[in-house]
Amino acid sequence: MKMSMNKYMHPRNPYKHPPNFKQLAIQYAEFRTFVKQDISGKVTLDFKDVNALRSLSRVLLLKDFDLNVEIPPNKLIPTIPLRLNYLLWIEDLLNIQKIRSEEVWGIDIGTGASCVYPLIAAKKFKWNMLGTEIDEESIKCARKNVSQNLLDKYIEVYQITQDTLLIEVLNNTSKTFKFCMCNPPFFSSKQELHPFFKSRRSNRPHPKNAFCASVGEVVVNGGEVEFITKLIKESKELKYKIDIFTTMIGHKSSLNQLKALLREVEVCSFKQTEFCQGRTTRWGLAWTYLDIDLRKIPEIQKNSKTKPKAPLSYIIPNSNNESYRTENINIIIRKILQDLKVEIIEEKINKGNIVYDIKAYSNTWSNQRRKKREKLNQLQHSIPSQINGGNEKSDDCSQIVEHIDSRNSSLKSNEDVEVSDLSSSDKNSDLQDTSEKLSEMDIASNTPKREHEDDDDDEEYYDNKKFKGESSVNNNNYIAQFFISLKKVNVQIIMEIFSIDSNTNRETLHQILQYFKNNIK
Ligand SMILES: C[S@@+](CC[C@H](N)C(=O)[O-])C[C@H]1O[C@@H](n2cnc3c(N)ncnc32)[C@H](O)[C@@H]1O
Repeated sequence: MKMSMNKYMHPRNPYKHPPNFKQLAIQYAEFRTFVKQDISGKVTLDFKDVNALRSLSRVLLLKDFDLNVEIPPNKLIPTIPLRLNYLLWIEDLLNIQKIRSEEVWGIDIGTGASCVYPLIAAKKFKWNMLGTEIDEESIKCARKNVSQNLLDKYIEVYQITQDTLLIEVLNNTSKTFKFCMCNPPFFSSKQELHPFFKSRRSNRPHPKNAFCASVGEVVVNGGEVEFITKLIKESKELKYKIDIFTTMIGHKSSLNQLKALLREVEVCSFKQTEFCQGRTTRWGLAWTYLDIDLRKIPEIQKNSKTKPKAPLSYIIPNSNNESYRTENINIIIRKILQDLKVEIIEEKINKGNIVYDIKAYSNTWSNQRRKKREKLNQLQHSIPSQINGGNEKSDDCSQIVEHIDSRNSSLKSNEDVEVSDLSSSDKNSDLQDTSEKLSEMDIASNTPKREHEDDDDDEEYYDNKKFKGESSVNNNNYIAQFFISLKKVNVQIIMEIFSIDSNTNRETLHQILQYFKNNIK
């Protein structure tokens, strides 16, 4: 079997090109014992064999990072490509702040026996790391791994004795940290680890990899939601002691709950991402209380290999033959663009076709109904005093109240849809295979790509929020860049909206198009 990699890995992840097992077997005797060669010469590894998986992780660390790492039996076997996805994302977080690596101190919460994140972080990125751990056996092994790789100058391992994730360690150090990271225990009970746990989707393939962790490492009371909730709550207390807090998340269903908590504790900005390897997907969540706009972190999956998507198109309805002309529709489009407060970078007219190159700096298109309702509510409250001043306002007032009522009823049904959508997506993600998540070594390819459905909700959090040095129009802080074209095809005028910018997601384009549909009259 081949180790599966895929194109959704971090663009700088060296394991986008799968390791060559034959070469590894030639180079490392300890790995050779686990591979088989068929008559065609093809070399394969048995992913159900824990010892084979352990050996693979060890030799990848040796070959690619010059790290000699002991991974004790019955302890989590770290999958190196997935670990790199997370570390490279942290590097992206640091890059947006232009921090030099020698200035970096990071914390790895629950570093495990292998101490894998600090070891790679120190060796590859030259960061200083503080690994924390509660398990005594793991601490011993982690310390041994640090010293046998001569990395004591870069890495400290701290034994957590109290029921905290960060507070204890920060109370005992004068250091300041650029980030913290965490691969938390994902599960709330031992039963969840069973491959036939009831949440397993019936058509999901059987796990192809061996189980390679101890229960204590991956199970915690309340599962990852409780663990990360604690981390978020502690972060609220610690605030500026760590520039950027991050965690990995194992179940997609945990994301919304945790993001809701981030909003509640009023972080300055936050960002989610996906870490993919084969069929295994994890999520990353980062947040900060500092004046840093984490939305600027480049999307991991949207690399240059992503094919541009077809434009979204809309046939402008012809309600009045007389004025159904591109020039007239263009006037309406321009007016709508003005209302949206976007920047028109360029407007080109070519053979009667019009193309706009546009940048948007805030989300002015979504939740129009809510925004209108709020405006109308404000109006409604100011109206009685106006009525006192003159009878002519009373008619307007009754119209406004009617308007609010009808808006309210349509809004309610819309919100219901959103709620049920959310719960169904949660259901889907709950149906993930637990054992596979643990093994993390995957052999299938082509993880179906999902769009970042949740990002647009996140945008709302930033309504009217300004970051340091940011004016209302700042070329680097746009949230969407797209083109709108208007063309006549036979008797129809067609509006198209498309983007070639990797940070502009498809859902945003859908929302903008919907805004046009609602406003082209
Ligand atoms: C899923 S393992 C991750 C190990 C390693 N970081 C990796 O990615 O391979 C979670 C680790 O967190 C540790 N842990 C649990 N609660 C902790 C706490 N309060 N503070 C520090 N470590 C903790 C567990 O002992 C376990 O080693």
